[in-house]
Amino acid sequence: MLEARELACLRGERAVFAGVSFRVPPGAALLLTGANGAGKSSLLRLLAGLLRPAAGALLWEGEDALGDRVEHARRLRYLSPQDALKPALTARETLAFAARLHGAAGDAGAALAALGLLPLAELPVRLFSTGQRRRLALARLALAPAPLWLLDEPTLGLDTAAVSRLGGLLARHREGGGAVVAATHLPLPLPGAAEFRL
Ligand SMILES: Nc1ncnc2c1ncn2[C@@H]1O[C@H](COP(=O)(O)OP(=O)(O)OP(=O)(O)O)[C@@H](O)[C@H]1O
Repeated sequence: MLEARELACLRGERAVFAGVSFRVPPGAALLLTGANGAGKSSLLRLLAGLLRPAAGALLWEGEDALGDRVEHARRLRYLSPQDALKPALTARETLAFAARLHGAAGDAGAALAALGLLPLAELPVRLFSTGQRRRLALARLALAPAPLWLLDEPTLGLDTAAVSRLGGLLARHREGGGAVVAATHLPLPLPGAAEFRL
């Protein structure tokens, strides 16, 4: 269970938001919506432990989540708006690298298949289209389980088939008790998700 209590965020000494409170139980999904610049990406970075809250608390299972950042990082996967991919690596090498980073064996083939990328497995990422890059960034989610997924605009650039594959991945994650917080301007395949408007 993730709980935000009265979170506030400053960026460049400017208050972006304050008084943000919500709970995300296991298996649940929360959509962060709001105008450009409202602070959706900033809130996700804060939930990921990459940005310090100016006020408030972030709790995991009732305990301070940010006291031990390494432990917090272990329990989550963060998909940033930049895909954070190395151009020289192939898709398969990218996933093998990510699996080692998560300290898990991870099945690169299954993760590639989950996003329909098996035909591109041996291709270097520098040759990927925008949507293919996004699919590969998302395939990392399928490598090893983590209870909390933080997704910044996960469907940006995806075609309808890839959105549907992502829907399957999200559903399996939630069925296993995983939670999702996603920032978006687009409809996401997250049935029953709650919405928090910034
Ligand atoms: N590194 C930074 N330094 C200073 N201000 C920043 C920084 N990053 C973001 N901001 C500011 O923080 C505010 C919130 O930005 P953020 O990217 O969180 O918004 P967003 O809701 O995700 O927007 P969008 O819908 O356009 O993606 C904006 O006013 C932005 O200019």
